[in-house]
Amino acid sequence: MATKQEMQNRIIQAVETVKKGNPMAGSITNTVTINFVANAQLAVGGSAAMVYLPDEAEFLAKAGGATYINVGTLLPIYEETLPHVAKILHETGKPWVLDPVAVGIGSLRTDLLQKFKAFKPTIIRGNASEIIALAGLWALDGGAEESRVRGVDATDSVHEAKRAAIALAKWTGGAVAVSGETDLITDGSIIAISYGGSHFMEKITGAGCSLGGVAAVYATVTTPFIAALTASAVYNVAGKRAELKVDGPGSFQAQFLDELYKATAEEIANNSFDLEEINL
Ligand SMILES: Nc1ncnc2c1ncn2[C@@H]1O[C@H](COP(=O)(O)OP(=O)(O)O)[C@@H](O)[C@H]1O
Ligand SMILES: Cc1ncsc1CCOP(=O)(O)O
Ligand SMILES: [Mg+2]
Repeated sequence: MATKQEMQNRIIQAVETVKKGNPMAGSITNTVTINFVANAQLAVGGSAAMVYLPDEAEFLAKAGGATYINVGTLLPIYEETLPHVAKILHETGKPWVLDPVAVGIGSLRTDLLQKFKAFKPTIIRGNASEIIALAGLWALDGGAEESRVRGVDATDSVHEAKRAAIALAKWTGGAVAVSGETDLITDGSIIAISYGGSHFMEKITGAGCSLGGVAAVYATVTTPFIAALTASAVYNVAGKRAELKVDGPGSFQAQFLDELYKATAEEIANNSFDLEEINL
């Protein structure tokens, strides 16, 4: 296992490479938080582009360093767009991040998320209930047959999603990031627990979606595990700092983007995290 110091060095390298290179990660994401996702990607130094149509998604998948797919608000065209682009990403070996928002609601969402199993998302990012439900849908260890997803919010703790996260990471060969009061990131052999953030992150919409978009930006320059860990760390740094300066969710959202922008590579690498080796 890499030492903590080695991981911190790789986080620094990833953050600096993104700030210098302005890499593009295209998104097919929900209509609720699409603007916030793009702003967060820009704040950390990436470049954003959002599309809906199959040919445009194919273009971005090929042109960008990574792609973000979020199933939050499905449109009929996604029945065509999403499997088409996920297949291309898988076949070309391009990194992609899946946010299985509200897994369990509706037949199209279930069908699309089922199809993604074969296309092995490089990073899966979701809250605890979504991670447990996706593992259940994919018939993997730690998954629940009956989804406890309630809309887009979690009803399970991050710790309860640990087995599901490990099983998903082992299946994809990539990384899984479970968000909550603390975040759990795993590649199936190591677990990192990342601390920080703010209770205000539960009071704005898009904290989770934009975290996925930012993970895609980092995935353009580093491994899935380091990309997911770096994204969680910058969110935890920015959330903690923004909370100190505001007194409500509206101003928190704006301050949070400022803190994402201001966080230095060293500050992100030094955000508190624990490491655990998985012995299964
Ligand atoms: N109570 C909390 N305290 C600190 N950080 C939080 C809290 N709730 C969520 N976060 C942070 O907000 C971001 C989004 O997580 P979460 O709210 O779990 O996702 P989602 O919006 O998909 O449900 C993550 O960076 C997570 O660490
Ligand atoms: C409220 C809502 N409804 C469908 S998608 C969406 C956004 C969810 O965003 P997040 O999971 O980041 O809070
Ligand atoms: Mg979410």
